[in-house]
Amino acid sequence: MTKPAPTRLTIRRPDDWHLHLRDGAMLQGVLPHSAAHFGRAIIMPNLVPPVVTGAQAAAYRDRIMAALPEGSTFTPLMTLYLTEDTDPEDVARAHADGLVTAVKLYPAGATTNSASGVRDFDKVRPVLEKMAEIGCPLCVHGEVTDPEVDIFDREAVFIDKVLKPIRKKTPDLRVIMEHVTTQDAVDYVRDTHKNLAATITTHHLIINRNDILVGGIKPHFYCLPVAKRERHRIALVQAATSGDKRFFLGTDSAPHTDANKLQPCGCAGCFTAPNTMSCLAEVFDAAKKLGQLEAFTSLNGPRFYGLPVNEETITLTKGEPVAYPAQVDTGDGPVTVFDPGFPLHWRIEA
Ligand SMILES: NC(=O)N[C@@H](CC(=O)O)C(=O)O
Ligand SMILES: [Zn+2]
Ligand SMILES: [Zn+2]
Repeated sequence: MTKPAPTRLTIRRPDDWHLHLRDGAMLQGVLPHSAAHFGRAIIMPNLVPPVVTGAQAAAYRDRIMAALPEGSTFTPLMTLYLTEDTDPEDVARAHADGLVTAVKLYPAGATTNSASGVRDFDKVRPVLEKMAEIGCPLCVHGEVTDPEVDIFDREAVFIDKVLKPIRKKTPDLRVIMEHVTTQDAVDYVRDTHKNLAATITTHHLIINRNDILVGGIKPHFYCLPVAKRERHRIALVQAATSGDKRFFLGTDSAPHTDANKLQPCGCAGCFTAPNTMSCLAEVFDAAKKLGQLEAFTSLNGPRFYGLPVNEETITLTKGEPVAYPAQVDTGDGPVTVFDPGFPLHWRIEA
């Protein structure tokens, strides 16, 4: 006799290990959606201008705390945006003070607001060495920007051309490959036994490149790294649902106003904060791996970052399709919520 499928699941409160909250009116509009479900989040520093110094991170953290809904216990974990001018001592101080949890590496030009990122990776060697010494992890947007490299190959080429050399020169540096999208990245993480982990987004578990392009272009599915072939999506689902401690959730929820998404040169990013946990439960349920959801969303991340797991829990229940807003209104304009293309039956109890 087969056991009836579960319709109720209690897990430790999840964390989001890769989140864009932006600033100002956008921050105000989107933050409550992450704070409703998540205990902590790694806050991406790609503001304009970027969060480069400890002082800027402290000021940004204050703005986030001020925008939190009453009574929320959400904790932003701050990051610094690595530039060729970053001062290793400033990073060390901010990390020692507990102000900064990680440093983010953007190859210059790879993604939204990455113009101040790194061109010459040798220039950041002293910072990376200092980080290895003090145990401050590096989060990486893993795509090369070389115009000769096809956009669908940019992650795989980054692993060979940039990541492997960095990890060889600084083996003690703890690295998180952010938002992996390929079988290549999954294999690279699996073949490595120390100091390397990867975040996987909600949307990359759900969409492939056909979803972006077949039957008309879908700007709300356009994000970076761009979604790949179906075989890569399947590899991501296998990694996420495997229980392997090196893979954990980083939603990369990246709000842009519809005005900025829906134009001839639209912005990259999917806004998944409001329905991420329902989407993930659906994906894990379909894979018959609900039992691994907690590891992916709530256990593996803190373990890699060396932080305690959350003591609070959340309960998900399965029933009639969940209603979620098609758009979230912000003072900057409406932001469309990620539509997975199927009904979501798992709701998060209040
Ligand atoms: N993922 C995206 O498509 N966009 C992110 C940047 C990033 O995470 O690369 C953004 O800030 O909009
Ligand atoms: Zn990125
Ligand atoms: Zn991101």
